Amino acid sequence: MRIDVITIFPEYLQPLRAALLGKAVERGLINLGVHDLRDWTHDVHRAVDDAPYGGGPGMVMKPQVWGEALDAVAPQAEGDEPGTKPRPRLVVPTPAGRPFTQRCAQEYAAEEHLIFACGRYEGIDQRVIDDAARRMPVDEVSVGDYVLVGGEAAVLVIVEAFARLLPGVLGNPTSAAQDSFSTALDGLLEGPSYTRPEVWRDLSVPEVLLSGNHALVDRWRRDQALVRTFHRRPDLVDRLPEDALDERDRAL
Ligand SMILES: Nc1ccc2ncsc2c1
Repeated sequence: MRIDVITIFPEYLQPLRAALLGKAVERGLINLGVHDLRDWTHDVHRAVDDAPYGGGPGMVMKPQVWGEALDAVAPQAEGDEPGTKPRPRLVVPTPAGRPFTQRCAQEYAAEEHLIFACGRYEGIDQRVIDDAARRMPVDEVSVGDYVLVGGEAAVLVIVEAFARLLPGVLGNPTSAAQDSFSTALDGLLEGPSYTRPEVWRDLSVPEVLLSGNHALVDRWRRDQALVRTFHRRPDLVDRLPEDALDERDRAL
C-alpha cells in the first residue's frame, strides 16, 4: 500500500517511521511519502493561507497551493489507460467530517493508495476538496468530537488504525480479530485483561480465569464485554444483535 501525507509540518509525521509502523515501512509493506505543502508555494514568504471570504476569525488554506500539491502526488497523467494505476482515495481529517470508525479502518486497509491532506488554521478552501472529488474518492473524516490544531495528529491515529490491519504488520494477526468493535465481538468493547501475578497489591485475578475451563472463561469475557459496553457506550447498544440484549439482562 502507498500512503502520501501532505502537511506544513512533515516532522510531525515522524512517528509513522517508528515502532511497528516503521518496521512495516522498512519491510516495504507500506510505501510512505511525506510532503511539505510549502514546496508548492512560489512566493518569497511561502504562504499557504489567506483571510477567509465573508470575514471571520483565522485563516484558510489557499486552493492554488493545495491544487498543485495534489496534482503532483496524484498525477492525472494524460492518456493513462483506465485501471493502469491505482486510483488514490483522498482523506481529509476535519472536526466537521464523518466519524472515523473501525469499519472505516477496515475499508482503508483495502485501499492501494491513500493520500492524507493535513489542514491547519480554519481548514482548507472547500474548492480543493470539490476539485479533487472530480477525479478520486474524497473522505472528510473526524477522529472525535473535539478540535485539534491541525490534521496531523488525526492522520497518525487513522494510519495506525488501518495499517495494523494490513497482512504482516501485526506479529499476531489473530489479536486484531478479537479487538473492540470487531465482528467477533459483535461490535462490543473488550472486557478487562489480567496477567501474572495472581495477587497484586491485595487485588486478585478473577477466579474464573484461573479455572482452565475455556467455556466458562469465554462466557465470563462475553459478559464483561456486554456490561462494559452497556455502561460505557450505550450508543453502541442499538447496533448490537437482538440476542445480545437478552445476554445483557442475564449479565447485568
Ligand atoms: N485542519 C484541522 C483543524 C482541526 C482539526 N481537529 C481534528 S482534525 C482537524 C483538522
